[in-house]
Amino acid sequence: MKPIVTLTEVNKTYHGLSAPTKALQNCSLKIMPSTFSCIIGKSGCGKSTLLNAIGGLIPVDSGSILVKDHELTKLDQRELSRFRREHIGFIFQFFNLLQEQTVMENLMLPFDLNGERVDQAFVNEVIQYLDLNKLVDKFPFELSGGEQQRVSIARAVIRKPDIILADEPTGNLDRENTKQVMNLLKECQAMYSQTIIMVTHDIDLAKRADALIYMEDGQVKRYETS
Ligand SMILES: Nc1ncnc2c1ncn2[C@@H]1O[C@H](COP(=O)(O)OP(=O)(O)OP(=O)(O)O)[C@@H](O)[C@H]1O
Repeated sequence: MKPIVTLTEVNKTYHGLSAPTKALQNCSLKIMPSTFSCIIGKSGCGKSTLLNAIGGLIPVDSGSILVKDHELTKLDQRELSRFRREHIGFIFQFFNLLQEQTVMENLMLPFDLNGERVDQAFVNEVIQYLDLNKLVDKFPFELSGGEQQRVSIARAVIRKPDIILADEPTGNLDRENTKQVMNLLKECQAMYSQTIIMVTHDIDLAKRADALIYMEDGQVKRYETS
């Protein structure tokens, strides 16, 4: 079987206001389809940068990023946004919900943009699973941090993208909700063969994944499968 994600010698330096920061340094990685991988490592080691590079959200300086036969470094902005729409579901640390739209409108937005058919039964199942029934008519600013996070998780999974990229998706959640989210992601992997790539600081959660990606100084230092 071919990997769904292959990074080869990827470099990324941020040129901020102070000194440049090398966030990825000759970073190479392979991820197989339909697997659940967790990226772990110290704060600032490049985890979010790696995730954003795989999702085609940030340009890199050199190297190759092959995702589902798309060489992301060769795509222009329009092609990248199409690639993201068609293949990727993002769950961010900061929820990126549209504040002037209700929870249900936020959930339906990706379908509206793509003109896709809605699998209403699955949408209802996810709403049930994440305990969002009472929240669907509310606006994001009326919700707690944990509730907004659950909505953003629902929004990412209901389109059944090939790859779900999750950056600390349970960082704002209590133990019970964390368990629910992990179970849902695992169910998506099992039922819809989705590939899940998740950044977490929680080593106990990471141990539930199929593969552990240890990052240090912008590189994958160790890769373990369970
Ligand atoms: N937009 C940016 N401009 C300048 N420097 C940045 C930018 N984004 C990240 N960095 C720097 O790049 C390095 C890697 O950042 P990144 O967010 O990928 O780390 P991380 O491992 O996800 O950290 P954390 O666990 O704290 O979220 C850090 O030193 C960070 O300060």
